[in-house]
Amino acid sequence: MAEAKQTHSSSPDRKTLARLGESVRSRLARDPGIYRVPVDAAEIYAVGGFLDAHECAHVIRLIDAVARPSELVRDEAYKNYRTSFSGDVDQADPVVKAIERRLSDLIGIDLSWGETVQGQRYYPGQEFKEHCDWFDTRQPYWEDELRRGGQRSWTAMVYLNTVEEGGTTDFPRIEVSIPPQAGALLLWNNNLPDGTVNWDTMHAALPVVRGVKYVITKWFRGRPWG
Ligand SMILES: O=C(O)CCC(=O)C(=O)O
Ligand SMILES: [Fe+2]
Repeated sequence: MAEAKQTHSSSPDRKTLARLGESVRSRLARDPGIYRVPVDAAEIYAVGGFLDAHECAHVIRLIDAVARPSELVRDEAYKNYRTSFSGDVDQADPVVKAIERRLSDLIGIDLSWGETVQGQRYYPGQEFKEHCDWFDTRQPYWEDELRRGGQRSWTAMVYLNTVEEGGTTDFPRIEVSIPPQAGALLLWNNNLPDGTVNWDTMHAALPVVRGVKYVITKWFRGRPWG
């Protein structure tokens, strides 16, 4: 992911992404239960207690049932980038469905714009190195992604447990470090207000030192996904 500015012309969903940024931003601003991480360069929000203890325990069991070594199939060069185990959790599960519904109501984006909910498990030493969730439109994979929903707009991630040590989600460019807290939702806009990609959303899951870390993630697109 060598850095070179992506141009406006390479962001075909720019206008939609800008609109989506604005609609979610104003919706979240009206909700007193939502905390905006105090940085200007990126829009990052946190919501404590988004899931209760039962939901967390249940989804952890679903992840254990499907977790396999993560593959970053898109790019061989990034093979050791993501050493966690991951998998798509059972999408028909009623608890998963209820969580997705709650998320969609919170941010006001239709669920059909979101990718399948993915679960991840990190054991000590496992990590996901620095990356941005938005797609690099210069890469070969982009042609497929363009057809199936286009650029990623918002990332929603829920920590399912509190990790004994390590496993923070760090945004190094803006010096933000989020410690996993059971049931907390972390949300961020992968784009700038003008709808172009935001490099300052670069983030990493630091290695777990003690304990295990479980998260679920749902990535929303600029258009209906699939
Ligand atoms: O596990 C984390 O803290 C971050 C995960 C992440 O960045 C991702 O799945 O895209
Ligand atoms: Fe990520």
